[in-house]
Amino acid sequence: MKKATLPQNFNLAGLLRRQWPRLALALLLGSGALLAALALLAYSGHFITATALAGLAAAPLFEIFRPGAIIRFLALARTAGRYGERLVAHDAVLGLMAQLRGELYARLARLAPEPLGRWSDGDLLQRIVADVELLTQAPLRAALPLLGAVLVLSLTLAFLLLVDAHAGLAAALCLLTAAVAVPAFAARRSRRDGAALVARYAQRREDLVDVLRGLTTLLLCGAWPQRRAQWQRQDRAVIRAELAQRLRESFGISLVVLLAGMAAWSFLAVARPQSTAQAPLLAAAVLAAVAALEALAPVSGALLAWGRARAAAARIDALLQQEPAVHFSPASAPVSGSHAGAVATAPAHSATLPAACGAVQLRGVRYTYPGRRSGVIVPDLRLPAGGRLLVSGPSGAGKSTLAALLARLMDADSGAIELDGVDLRDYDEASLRQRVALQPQRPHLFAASLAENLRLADPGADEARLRAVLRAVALEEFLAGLPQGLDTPIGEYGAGLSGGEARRLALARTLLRPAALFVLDEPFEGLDESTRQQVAAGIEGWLAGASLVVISHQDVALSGSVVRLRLSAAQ
Ligand SMILES: Nc1ncnc2c1ncn2[C@@H]1O[C@H](COP(=O)(O)OP(=O)(O)OP(=O)(O)O)[C@@H](O)[C@H]1O
Repeated sequence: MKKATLPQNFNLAGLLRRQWPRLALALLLGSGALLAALALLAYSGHFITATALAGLAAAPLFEIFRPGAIIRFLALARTAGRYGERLVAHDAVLGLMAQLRGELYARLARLAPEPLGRWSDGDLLQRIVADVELLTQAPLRAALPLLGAVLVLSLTLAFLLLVDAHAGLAAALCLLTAAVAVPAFAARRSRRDGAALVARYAQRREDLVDVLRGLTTLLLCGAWPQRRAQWQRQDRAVIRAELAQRLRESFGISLVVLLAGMAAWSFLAVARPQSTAQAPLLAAAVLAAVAALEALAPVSGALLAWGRARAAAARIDALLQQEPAVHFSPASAPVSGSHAGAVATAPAHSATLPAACGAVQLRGVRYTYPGRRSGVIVPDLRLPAGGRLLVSGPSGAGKSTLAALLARLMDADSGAIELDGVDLRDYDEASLRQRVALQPQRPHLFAASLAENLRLADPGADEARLRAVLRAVALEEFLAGLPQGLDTPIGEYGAGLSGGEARRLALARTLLRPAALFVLDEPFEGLDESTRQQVAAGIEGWLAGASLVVISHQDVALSGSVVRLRLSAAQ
């Protein structure tokens, strides 16, 4: 089994390390742009002051070409650096996003159907889309601005102290307050506020998906006005929280602007130039203090972004901490089988096992859902290869649970289920999926054409095979009435089809699986008597030789020796 590459507890530092070469380059380019901006302003101040002094002294010769070239170079370097930084940083972030999402999908696939089913669609969507976005943008929105600010501040302070130690100290006091005290205020709240805002986003999306799914129900129940009002209240709360964060960020930026101005003034006030010749250097220092603003202003926002990214990371981590309901064996078990043509790529079977595929044995099987007191108990039974098992019982007796156990969507708490003499737990996933086909009680249809939905089960099926399987489930006439035939698009959940048609289309898809054991949960639900008999005969003809488990509330006439299993209410 391929080892998941995403660490169980990934952290932001770990995340940054993944893209470090590109992030380091982005930092280099971004810092270069900041330093060029700083040098541009400082050097311009130096140049203008020197020109003024030369004018006052009526100096006959004054070099303007070199300073002009330096100023042009700094202006270009600043633009190019900023452009390069954006390009490289966005590339790193998008790469990170693709990498993280890919790994996330791989991990999530292991969590279906449980425990993933316990999470709402809206919540999952928020974690996979928005939280991943918040998290992967942390390098761009938080790490790079913070590192750039540290670099620029250090160089500015060193320059100011070199020009004039006393004045440099006075300016440093203001700049350090701008760089440390103001962001510290933001940081103190960033974690708590970030977590609260991310939780609000999640709740809003969860409710949105829920409302969209249940809109018709809300309208029919007359509950839409209350739900809409609740939704609007929630939206307003999110906007208020966002506004509060923005205001704090703006307040932080205003303070930084004020403090940078104070740094410049205090430098000017304290500086004691030895001679007029020092004036250009002093002008450069004063403007450098002002220019440091460009690097310091984004610090508060970066810390808030860091807080949101941490909260998003914790939410993604909580999802990844979930344990899959089933761990598959990494190696293929020795499986027997020669069920004619049913398992196209069946591994060579052991001579000690029965010749045909699809024999099932249940021994002492019991399953209790987490949080439930009573469990499902399945009587022991043996179904020979190619046999028929008809499962019935009152609602809630555990029929669908048995179907899920047979397809190993979860493991029994006790007892064993064997397929062709091998415990289900000893099959690797591919082998098991190849041998057992399950039609769940509520099958999913995708927003795609009929053919695309069918070919999910058998990508190589040609049109004749698709038509044949639709004939087996009594959908031939329905197909003949569609101008676009197999290319007819259907909506999600089978929108555009009747309940019975959608169910039969999903059934046809299940029948296309090249399996040895077919477990069909309520395949006849919603069908009239004559269609039911037609579909039952179609299934039997299609699956000749394969083992068949049919869960049905209605009595169905199945040919051959039929094992009947009646489950009693969960205990
Ligand atoms: N995901 C779940 N989490 C917790 N309990 C569950 C879950 N799924 C089913 N149950 C419970 O397990 C019991 C058996 O459910 P199951 O769906 O297997 O019954 P069933 O016989 O198929 O019912 P029906 O004929 O109504 O479809 C029920 O009491 C049900 O409430």
